[in-house]
Amino acid sequence: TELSETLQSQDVFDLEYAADLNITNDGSEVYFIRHYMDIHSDKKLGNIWKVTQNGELTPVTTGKHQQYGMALSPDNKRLAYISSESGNPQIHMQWLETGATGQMTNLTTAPSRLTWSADGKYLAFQMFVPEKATPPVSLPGKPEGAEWAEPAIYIDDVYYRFDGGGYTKPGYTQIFLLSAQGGTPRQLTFDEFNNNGAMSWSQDGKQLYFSANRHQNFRLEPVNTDIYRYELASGEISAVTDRNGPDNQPSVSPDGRYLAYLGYDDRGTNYENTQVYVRDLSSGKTQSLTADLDRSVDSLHWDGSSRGLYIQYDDQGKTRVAYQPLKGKAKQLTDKLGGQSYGRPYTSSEFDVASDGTVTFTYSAPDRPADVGLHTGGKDIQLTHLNDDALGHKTLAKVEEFWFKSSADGRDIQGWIAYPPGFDKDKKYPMVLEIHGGPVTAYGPHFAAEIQLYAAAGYVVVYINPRGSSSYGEEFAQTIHLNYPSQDYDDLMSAVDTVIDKGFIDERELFVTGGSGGGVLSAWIVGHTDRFKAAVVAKPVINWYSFVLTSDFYPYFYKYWFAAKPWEDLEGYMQRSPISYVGNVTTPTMLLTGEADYRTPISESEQYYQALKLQGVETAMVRIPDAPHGIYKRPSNLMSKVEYILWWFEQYRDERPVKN
Ligand SMILES: CC(=O)N[C@@H](C)C(=O)N[C@@H](C)C(=O)O
Repeated sequence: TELSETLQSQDVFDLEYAADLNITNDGSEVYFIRHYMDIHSDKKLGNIWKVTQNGELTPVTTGKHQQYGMALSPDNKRLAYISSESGNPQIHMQWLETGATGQMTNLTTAPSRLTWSADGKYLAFQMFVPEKATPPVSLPGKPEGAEWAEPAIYIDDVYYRFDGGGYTKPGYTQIFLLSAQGGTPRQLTFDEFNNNGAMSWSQDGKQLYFSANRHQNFRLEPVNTDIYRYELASGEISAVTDRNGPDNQPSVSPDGRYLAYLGYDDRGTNYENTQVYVRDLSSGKTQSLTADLDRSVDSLHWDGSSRGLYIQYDDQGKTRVAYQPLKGKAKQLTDKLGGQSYGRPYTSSEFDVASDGTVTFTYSAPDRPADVGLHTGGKDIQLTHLNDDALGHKTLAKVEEFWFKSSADGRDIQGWIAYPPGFDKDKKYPMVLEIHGGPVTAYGPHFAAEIQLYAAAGYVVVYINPRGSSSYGEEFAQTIHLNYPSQDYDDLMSAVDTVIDKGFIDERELFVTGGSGGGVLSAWIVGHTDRFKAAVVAKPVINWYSFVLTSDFYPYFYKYWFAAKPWEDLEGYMQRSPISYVGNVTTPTMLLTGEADYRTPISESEQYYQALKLQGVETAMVRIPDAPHGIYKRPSNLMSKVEYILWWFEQYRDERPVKN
């Protein structure tokens, strides 16, 4: 990469970030995957590294591979992980005292969720078991050696393609058991359900708890997972929870008395707070520990004494870890988590806890992707500086929080401004409004290559969490239930007005972009105002009717985002669809979507492109071959996205910026 003062799009190949954090019982060392971008394969790869409390870094594995799914054994002497170094994903093990490494399996499909038994003798894992596909029709008359077209594909499952995974094959995910000494894995489950949720062993190793959706109608009840108990001796499976709503992430306490898990009662809305439940395994008595916390808990880890849990949740764009005792009030530990969503500034992070309460977490800063952090003795310490070599000599955008009132109803809304390097408040700058998707997700003060690159190109970048975002509680997220888009539009316009009022924006130079739900809102914006000079609508939903009938997760979308099926409420669907307002659009608007996006299929973008053409509005369409919804996942696709967006905006600038 060419040396430069500001971030350039090709610098995304130099980014690294930490994931899969595993802390040793005594808190002295953290094993993690050090992800890097391989410029030849244009893919994210990663090896295992170790960092000590003093920040000393050593490699544990090496090679041009993607290693992931790491699990440190309970005695901390072995590290199990998944790697494709032999050609396809297999379970590997490293004996940490000697450095000896071995491939433990020869599986035919990819393993996942490696879970140690408490005595370290077994690993439970999951794997997809394909079923034989027998097409109902086979063509007669094909002569020996003839080269006919590929056979027709017959589909009859509800879920026939998944974004990022492609077209599905028939079969189910099953649970397996592998001796920690290696050998042949034993299949534990065989039924026609996807036994694919998190797992946790009972302390005596006689039972394995797992979450799954094992309801007969599971395909059309997509969030109704429960916790199940598998008896190793008999193979019997029994339900531990049984309510309408998700129950996930079972975790048996170190003393074996309790089962903690996450879940909520499904009330059919777009959002409910996910709570932490603890069940006394002998009495069956279950209580929520976080009924009063108006936030969604994303993950949990037991305290070594079984007296409470460390919990992670998003709060006002940041991610916190708190200690929640079984009785009493939670204690806040740190709010510095984040940094794993390096394309756009979504909250995205993880943590782990040692027996002595030392917490490791992905350390977030607006100018760096995730590092390894430690919370100990009441302090946060940044243990790694994975990107100082690539970014340390660059001037990056400073990111500043601001709050403002929405013109819709005076509601307080949070946002951030990313200032271009060398910013001078006495000058006037063009503005990019960048809008997040979800819609129930949250942006925050986290590193984002896209935001940084727009700022490096000279734009003041504004991003906010409009109503409907997560991390502000249930009421805020539910304001858009059956009501999206709506006043979130006013929130966005009020953000633009607030930043203009600060005096450093050239009001004639306003640009807007956003992806997915942010694509919905940017298309909504150009249908409702002409104040923006140009727009890029990325991977949008343009027509809710067609989206619900083409998106991969359609049994969820029609049920939780609408009051009825499309044909039962045509008016409601169309009233909320950006396509209905295309007749108002005058803003030059480019579409940008991955051709393999099965979440918001490219047919949504095509509709808008063709409609804009019919309207005579300046438009263009950028199609990213093979890219799924997560366009940023291949570094060159992230580069294409940013370069095309900047190029489109530059066509409409009065004063073209000088490229450095
Ligand atoms: C739930 C979901 O997949 N929503 C998409 C329409 C979406 O908005 N995704 C966001 C998170 C994105 O930025 O891709």
